[in-house]
Amino acid sequence: MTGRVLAGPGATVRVSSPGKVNLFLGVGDRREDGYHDLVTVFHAVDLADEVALQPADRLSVRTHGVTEVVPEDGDNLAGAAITLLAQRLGREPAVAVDITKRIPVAGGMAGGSADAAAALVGCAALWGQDVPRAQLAGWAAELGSDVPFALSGGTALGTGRGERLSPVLSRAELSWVLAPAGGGGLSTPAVYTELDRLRAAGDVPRAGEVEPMLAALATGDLAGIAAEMANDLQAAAFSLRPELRRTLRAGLDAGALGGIVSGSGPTIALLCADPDHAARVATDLAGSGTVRTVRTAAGPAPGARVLGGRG
Ligand SMILES: C[C@](O)(CO)[C@H](O)COP(=O)(O)OP(=O)(O)OC[C@H]1O[C@@H](n2ccc(N)nc2=O)[C@H](O)[C@@H]1O
Ligand SMILES: Nc1ncnc2c1ncn2[C@@H]1O[C@H](COP(=O)(O)OP(=O)(O)OP(=O)(O)O)[C@@H](O)[C@H]1O
Repeated sequence: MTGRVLAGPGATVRVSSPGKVNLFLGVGDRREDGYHDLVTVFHAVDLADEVALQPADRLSVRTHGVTEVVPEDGDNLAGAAITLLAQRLGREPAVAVDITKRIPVAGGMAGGSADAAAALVGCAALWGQDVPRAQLAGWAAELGSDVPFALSGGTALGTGRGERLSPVLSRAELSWVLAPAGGGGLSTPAVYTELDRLRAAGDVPRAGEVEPMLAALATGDLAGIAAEMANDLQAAAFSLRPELRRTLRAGLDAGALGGIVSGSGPTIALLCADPDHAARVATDLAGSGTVRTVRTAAGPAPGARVLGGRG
């Protein structure tokens, strides 16, 4: 159940919600409904957005912290989440939302999904509603394939279009260097479409079985995790954004244990041995001239959760 928060007039509920890296992303063929069946290992990282919610006369959503244009109000995924929750609970979506964005926009790290999950959890708390987690996860899946995972966080196996989750036993603490590539974001549907095009045009290698990755996570075998990282969308992201190859190469040359395009890209995620190693790889990569910004992060991180700051 979500916690019951008795929010008085003017109260603010703050929620932290994580970005993700897909440690493994196997993509099936396009389905009749346009989606692709996935076998993916989601991994939440502590690069998180912070979403503040307050009672108001009407729904409004503002974002800050990024230079990219992000939709406002009901067109923002957080606004869509509040509209859906209000409908299901028979309430007015009268909430003012303020999002501090840290997760790169359209970067393949599910930033919009994180904000949607935060809005669900935060609004339920603001309205003092005990919504069972399973109910919230069902509504999350209506908002987007990545939203249920943003609710759960941690490390999880995703199937279906990514919305069906099962727990993964993981003993690994992972240190990351994340390099959101310059040149703007990539559209998720465009990357899936590019993969379909590449597959129709020729033989594109597919990610193998997920079991070796699950085994490496279970034992906390960092070298095994690095070796088993795979992403079927990577070829499509490279095709749309060829310079990503150089960034990935520069990260590996800087000493990362392994590297991968995160989800639909264009963020490059580089696995490192520990936080100190990540800091050294980040410094080297920043000096390589192949990226605009570099960040470090750690995982697994918890899913969307109320921070309790109110008043
Ligand atoms: C690339 C990933 O981030 C990997 O976790 C996700 O698959 C994307 O999830 P998302 O952004 O939540 O995607 P959705 O909002 O559900 O879908 C957006 C579009 O992405 C494509 N899409 C998404 C998920 C999926 N399993 N197959 C797809 O083909 C479809 O064109 C869909 O219309
Ligand atoms: N709260 C939000 N934060 C960021 N983008 C949003 C938000 N709401 C709507 N959007 C729109 O959704 C698009 C994709 O944003 P998002 O940052 O979620 O991409 P992504 O991380 O690549 O997604 P995914 O990894 O789930 O495919 C943006 O370009 C923007 O137009």
